[in-house]
Formats: sequence, C-alpha cells, structure tokens
Amino acid sequence: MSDEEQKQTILVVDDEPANIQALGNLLKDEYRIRIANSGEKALAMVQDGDQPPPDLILLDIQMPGIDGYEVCRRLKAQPETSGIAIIFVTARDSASDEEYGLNLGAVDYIAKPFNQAIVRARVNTHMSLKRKTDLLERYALLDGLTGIPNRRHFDNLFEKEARRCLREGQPLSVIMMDIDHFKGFNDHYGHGAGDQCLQRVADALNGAMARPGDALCRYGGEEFVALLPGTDAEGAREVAEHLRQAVEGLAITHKYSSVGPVVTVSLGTATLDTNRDPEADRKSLLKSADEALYSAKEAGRNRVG
Ligand SMILES: Nc1nc2c(ncn2[C@@H]2O[C@H](COP(=O)(O)OP(=O)(O)OP(=O)(O)O)[C@@H](O)[C@H]2O)c(=O)[nH]1
Repeated sequence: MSDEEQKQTILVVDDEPANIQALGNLLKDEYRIRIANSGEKALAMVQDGDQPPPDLILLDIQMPGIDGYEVCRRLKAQPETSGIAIIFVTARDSASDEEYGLNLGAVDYIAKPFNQAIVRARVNTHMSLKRKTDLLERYALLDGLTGIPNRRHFDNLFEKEARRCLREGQPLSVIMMDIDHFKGFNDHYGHGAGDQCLQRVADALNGAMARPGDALCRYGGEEFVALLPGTDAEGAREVAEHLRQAVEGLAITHKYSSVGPVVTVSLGTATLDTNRDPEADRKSLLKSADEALYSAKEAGRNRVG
C-alpha cells in the first residue's frame, strides 16, 4: 500500500468553497481529503457502498437544502455510518448550538473563524483515536491462531453477503469443513503440533480459494467455513473438492486416522437459492452445510458431502 493509500480520509462538507479550501490546505499533507459542497452530496458519498467511509467528517451546519444537523442525524441513525466521527465546524458559536450538536453524536465542535493550529490538533486527536479503534476492531475479528477471520467476522460477512446476493439475485454458497480425526492427532502428536496443523490447514485452504470475494473463516476448533458469494451449487462443490485436495496435498502425517496416512478434511456445501423464500433459505443454509458435512463424515471422511 502506498503512503497516500494508507492515509486516513477526511470528508470536508461546506457550501463555501473558501472554507473547503482553507480546511483542505490545512490538512491535506497528513490526510486524504474528500469534499462535498452540500448535505445531499455528503450523504450520497458516505452511503455509497463502493467507497470506504471517511474516518472523519468536518461538517458545516448552515447549508442550503439538508443542513449539517440533519446530515449528522441521518448518519448516526444508520448502523453502517453511525461510527464515523463528526466534527461540526460552524459560525454558530453559542453554547446551546454546541450542546445541540454534541447531543446529536458529534465528537467535537469548532467555531468559525477557526484557529488553524487548534483545528489541526483536534483533528489529529480524533484521528489517532480512530486509528487505535480500527486496529482493535481488526484484531477482534481475526482468529488469534491462524490469522484468518473468526466466527464473529463470518457472522457479519454472512449477513452482509446474504443481503447483497438476495438484492442482486445472485446465489450464495457456503462450505463447512472439519479436520478428520483431529482428536487423535492432538492426542498422539500433542497440542502444539495440533496448533501447527491448524495453521497449515488454514493457509492451504486460503491459498486454494480463487475469487477475491470468497472468504475463509475459522468457525470453531477444527472447523472452517468458506463463504462464496455469486457461486452456485455446482461451483461450490468444485471449490470444495479443490479445498479437500489442498489439505490432502499438504501431506501432514497422521498415523491415527482411519482415512489414510495424512491429515484430511470432510466438507459439506449448501447454496442459497434466491428463487425460493429468502428468509427461510438464509436461516437454514448453515444447517444444510453442516448436515452435508456430517454425511461426508458418515460416508468415510476426506470427501465432499
Ligand atoms: N491443537 C488444537 N486442538 C484443537 C483446537 N480446537 C479444537 N481442538 C481439538 O479438536 C478435536 C476435535 O475432535 P472431535 O470433535 O472429537 O472430532 P475428530 O476427532 O476430528 O473426529 P471427526 O470430526 O469425527 O473426524 C478436539 O480434540 C479438540 O481439543 C485448537 O485450537 N488447537
């Protein structure tokens, strides 16, 4: 990632080009600046799912059309945008205005005409807090042992992708997988070797997932789940077979498996059929994949159920 891409983003919202320019010039060396000259444009930019949301919004209050208070209210009302920090930068400098703005959920309130050094210092404080929060959130969604997304992350992704696939009339598949006779592996080679095995299996599974939208998560102890947006049932079975081969191809010795001499996985696939009742399908998708996984176990393991 380039330095420019790593920069945090500030959206400056003001109907006065001179104000946008002043704030932009003040902050452009440290941050990536986006601008909107109305409340409507600001909302459209932030709610556009294709662009990552800004880290901070510097928001004027008095603007024609949707004013800053209303922009703040609408962003705070939506879970996807409610976490974005907002600082009002405004000529309305009475204590009651400030109290009103802070009660709407803004993190700070700066009166115009502003002192450049104070604006920069306050912005830096909020951006530094935001960087720490982002880091903590990222860690909270990753599995500590394998470094891949954890179950909590999967639950969020699953909800998001299920909604998107239903909206766009796309299929959504999941693959549940479980290492065969992992208890025997742990019991005989030790917990440390078991942990290493989990790490290598996770890497191999990750490497075998081809599409950028696909996600592999650790679902539980020795259980993994793959989420495949836009993939139909046949495609999911193909991916599952690749995943099976990738783990077998690692050739990790497992003398205590009934399946063969190396570590293997069993897999079950299920696909959300957008033509049927969307709610019922979504709820039962993981259950179906789990049932398919258990039939793979019953049928002898190291296979796709
Ligand atoms: N080393 C290690 N072992 C784990 C971890 N999480 C779960 N396990 C072990 O995974 C094993 C799962 O065993 P079982 O659920 O009985 O299943 P299995 O032996 O894989 O048998 P089948 O699934 O029927 O093939 C247990 O021994 C757990 O202790 C982990 O993070 N590290």
